[in-house]
Amino acid sequence: MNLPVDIRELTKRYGGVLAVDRLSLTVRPGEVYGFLGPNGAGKTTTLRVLLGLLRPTSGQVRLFGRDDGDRSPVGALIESPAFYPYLSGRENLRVLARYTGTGKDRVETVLDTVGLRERGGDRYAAYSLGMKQRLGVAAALLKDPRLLVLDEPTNGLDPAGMADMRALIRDLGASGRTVLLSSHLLGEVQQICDRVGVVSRGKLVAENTVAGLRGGSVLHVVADPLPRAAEVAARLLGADRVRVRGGALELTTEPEKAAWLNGELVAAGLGVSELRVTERDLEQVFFELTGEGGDHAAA
Ligand SMILES: Nc1ncnc2c1ncn2[C@@H]1O[C@H](COP(=O)(O)OP(=O)(O)OP(=O)(O)O)[C@@H](O)[C@H]1O
Repeated sequence: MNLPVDIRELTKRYGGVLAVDRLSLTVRPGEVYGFLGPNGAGKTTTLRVLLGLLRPTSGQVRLFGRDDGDRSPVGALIESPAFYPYLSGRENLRVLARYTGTGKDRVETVLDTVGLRERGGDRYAAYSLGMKQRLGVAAALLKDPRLLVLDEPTNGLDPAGMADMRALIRDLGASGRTVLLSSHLLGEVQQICDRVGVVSRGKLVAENTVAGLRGGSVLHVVADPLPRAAEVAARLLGADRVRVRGGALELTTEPEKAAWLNGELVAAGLGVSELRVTERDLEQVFFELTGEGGDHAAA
């Protein structure tokens, strides 16, 4: 299988700054892949290397099985694209189409895809930020790329603009195109991505489906005395599965073990006043992986 993206052991230094540290990730055909991490984690640097805009310090990038630097199957929106403010959206795309040798008919197709056909004749300067971003996606789609790379596509958008962009990305994914998008917004990627790679301080710290990342359920236990209950739980489950948070124990384990655990805690002389199964909060997973809180804005 020729993977759209296969990054191996990528390292990028800017002088003394290690921006990307032996990062490996793969994007599979037809999936929407979320490249998630806090600001400064190394996402843009990785995408710039992938697009051939930056030279890596070491490591390898293969696109569709090739490492010869051919970026023809790739369309990207990586920085605010430079459009002419006094031209309409349609005219801007026509300029780009001419410049890239793309047929004029593609302009109408991509305007349609991003939902700007009606407003295609309006001046770019009059567009909302969300429309400007969508025009950027339209520009990236002109060449009908097999892989679309979007760097923080919802950055700065209001909630309605974010929702439009999410719907657009979902549609693009559903139509069979492979999409790689970066974001620091956890809520955003969990809504639209098939798989997620989490990057922290230049390293990929997890790569999984959203459900896999969340990793099942958590048993929430209130028992007295709590430190003793934590000891007993650690003996039963292993210390790495026990956390004390907000006056309760959070135990990473299967829901079926609830009754057994209750029995063991009571048998150890503890007073158990609450025991319930909760879904693991992805926010918390992100925090554990990166040491930083995600942003709730898009959740
Ligand atoms: N041209 C540069 N020169 C020096 N350091 C840089 C340069 N570009 C990025 N960095 C540093 O590299 C690290 C990774 O930056 P990068 O922009 O790739 O992160 P990011 O995850 O995309 O974050 P953001 O979303 O804030 O852009 C940061 O510490 C940043 O300060």
